[in-house]
Amino acid sequence: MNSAKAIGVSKQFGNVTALHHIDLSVGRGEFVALLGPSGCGKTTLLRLLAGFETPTEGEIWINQERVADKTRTIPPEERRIGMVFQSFALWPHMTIYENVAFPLQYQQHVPAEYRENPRRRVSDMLEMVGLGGMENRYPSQLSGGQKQRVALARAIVFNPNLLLMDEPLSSLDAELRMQMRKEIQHIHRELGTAIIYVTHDQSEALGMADRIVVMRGGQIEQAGTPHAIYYEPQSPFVAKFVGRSNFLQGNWADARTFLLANGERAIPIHVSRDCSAFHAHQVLPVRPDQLKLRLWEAGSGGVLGTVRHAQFQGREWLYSIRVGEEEWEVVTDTREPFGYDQQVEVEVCV
Ligand SMILES: Nc1ncnc2c1ncn2[C@@H]1O[C@H](COP(=O)(O)OP(=O)(O)OP(=O)(O)O)[C@@H](O)[C@H]1O
Repeated sequence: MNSAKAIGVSKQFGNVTALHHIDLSVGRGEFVALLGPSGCGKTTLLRLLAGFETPTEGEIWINQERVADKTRTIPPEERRIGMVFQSFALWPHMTIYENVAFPLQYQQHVPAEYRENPRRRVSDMLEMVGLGGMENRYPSQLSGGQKQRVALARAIVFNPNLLLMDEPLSSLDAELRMQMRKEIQHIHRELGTAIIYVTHDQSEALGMADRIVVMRGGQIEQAGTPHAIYYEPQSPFVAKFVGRSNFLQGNWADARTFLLANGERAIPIHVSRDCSAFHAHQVLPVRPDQLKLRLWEAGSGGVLGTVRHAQFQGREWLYSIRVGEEEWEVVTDTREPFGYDQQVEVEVCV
């Protein structure tokens, strides 16, 4: 069963193609992050799912019902979806209670018990987001984090099947963002509501989502679990955009063997995953945590590197290692740090 589905969806604004033939299916209770650089079409896709825009081509389905194609669009309040925006979008003249209770009046699919006893429902939702007892305050009397919690409570108060979130944490400071991530994960676990979460922050997507959809130029570049997106990028764009990547230079001998160019020698590296997207580029993408360092021993036959920079990061060290003409980034939790100019053997574990 799907909570939301886009089938062959395109969106044109004048001569700008914001989305080009998008196919996306979001399962029940699934947490999907739409990740991509500015202008790639994330918000446009969310607005189409919400019902604020009409597709130029294709169909949108929400909860097994076709809610939009190029000829007609069912309005947002009939789609049983909750929404949270970056700007909170609370009504300043209404109390917190009135803000949260509002969807119980205008949404079409509200369980009768919530309509009949809105006080109880609003109070439960405010408890859930850690704002119990704040019903009578006004938005201006709350901090940024508290306002976003109110926006969350308002989005879930009528028990939507799908929650759409557009950069909900980007106007909060770093500490609050971390706290709110936990809050959103908690709500997702408690309610089992499917979430589509727009962000350009890779750590939010990697940390919270069941599945990440990486977008670029109005198209889906790759979709997969956070682990697959991080360790099995299918294009140089994904390898660069999500996390950091070293691109090792060499030649592909066959589908699983990369010959690393190392001075006069070529060192074979056996690769356990599909890297066909990188064959034409003659590179091997390697995450900084997929490189291991040990002290260099003459005659080892391994890859020789020289430490150029070392930064202590708390639990781990971040190194820049010069290998031939290249500089590789390495993250390691070694307890005995390597010094500047020290010679090390670099092991590639992919
Ligand atoms: N109403 C509109 N009229 C004209 N062009 C638009 C409109 N809305 C979006 N666009 C264009 O469509 C493209 C996709 O925009 P969209 O806002 O979906 O990107 P985004 O990935 O959400 O970016 P950001 O992360 O900066 O919010 C951009 O080129 C944008 O300029």
